Amino acid sequence: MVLIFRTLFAVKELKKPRSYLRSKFIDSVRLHVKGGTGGTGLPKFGGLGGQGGCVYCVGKEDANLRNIMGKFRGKTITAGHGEDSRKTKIVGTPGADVKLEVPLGITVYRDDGKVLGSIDKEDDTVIIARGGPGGTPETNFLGHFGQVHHIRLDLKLIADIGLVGFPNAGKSSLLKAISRAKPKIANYPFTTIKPNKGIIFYEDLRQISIADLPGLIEGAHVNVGLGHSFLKHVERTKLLLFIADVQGFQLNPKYPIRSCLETILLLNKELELYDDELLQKPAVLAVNKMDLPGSEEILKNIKEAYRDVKTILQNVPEDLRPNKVIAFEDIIGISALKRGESIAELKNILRKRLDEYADENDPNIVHPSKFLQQTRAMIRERGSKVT
Ligand SMILES: Nc1nc2c(ncn2[C@@H]2O[C@H](COP(=O)(O)OP(=O)(O)OP(=O)(O)O)[C@@H](O)[C@H]2O)c(=O)[nH]1
Repeated sequence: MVLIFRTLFAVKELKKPRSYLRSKFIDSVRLHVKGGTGGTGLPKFGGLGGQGGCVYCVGKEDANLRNIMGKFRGKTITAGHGEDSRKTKIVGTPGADVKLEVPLGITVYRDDGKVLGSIDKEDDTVIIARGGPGGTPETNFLGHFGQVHHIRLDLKLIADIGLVGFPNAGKSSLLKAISRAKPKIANYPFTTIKPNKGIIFYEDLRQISIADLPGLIEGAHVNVGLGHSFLKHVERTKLLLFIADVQGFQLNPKYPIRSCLETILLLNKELELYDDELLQKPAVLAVNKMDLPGSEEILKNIKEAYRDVKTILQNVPEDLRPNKVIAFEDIIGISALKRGESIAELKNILRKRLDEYADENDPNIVHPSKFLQQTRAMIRERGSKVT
């Protein structure tokens, strides 16, 4: 009893880390699904019961796991039951199927670990609970129950970290500096047209995968440039590493020159316009080309600006303004070309942030805020006497 009160009051004192305040990016959802029961046959007329409906997943580019979770959490998804055979309808109508629209890149697991299938393309289908057969002479005209499963939908990640930045920001150079990948590097935009993947190796043999995603530009959300082909990969990484050229960016002379801060806000806006759920992922900002003159001052100003997000929004033109400014976990200056200390520091930061992400998503770790809620609920339910 004393212990509970101590815990309750002690936990209240704890300051929540910022990451607990951010609603989490969801890459796994557990569901309870049930196929429909088959209808009963009619022995007198040899009538057949209708087959129970199935629950199945179908791939849709614009679906997301957050919606599925919001709709079905704590519920059983049940397909329709097959119709019984009647004198006026000898063959019962099959039960209605339930279709679950899931994002691309999903693997469906059963609770015993069996893989039921994966969804990689639009309209790929996986049956997750089959309906029971209707009653026939072989089954004594009795309909069968449908399958009942707990299933897990896991979003396959293409890499732990997704590297996002405008063309020429130095994504390929950073990938080369940080991992053993050998991407093509050139001083013109769109050298990279498909994701390059690398592995970051640590001394204690830990490995983290990182994907360099092709040059995002203004308008990518409406399919300008490489558009969706790039953005859809962003969804399948745990952490976003933003990279911006300290000197800013200009796509070509017809486009305005964007300062470094403006390019960061534009990247922010592009992701938001495509899918604002992406802004909920942990994000780190690397300001590149710090070997160039005047960089320290620019970096200092960017860090300053991110200390007061409201001021950023007031001071930038409306067309660059995102609704929600990404709260970067870290902002670090690097030189992908000169490498050195900054790359080692970035490697450590990335590892730390991914470890935090893993802890947050580990169901076996009860966070202080959750523990408090659970204990309160327990006391409400059982009274303060703990047996
Ligand atoms: N001075 C300096 N130049 C750099 C640095 N990192 C990259 N660069 C140069 O910037 C140019 C673009 O580098 P990339 O690594 O190809 O850039 P990217 O973002 O992969 O470009 P895309 O393939 O167009 O998306 C190259 O000329 C690099 O040598 C840096 O830290 N300092």
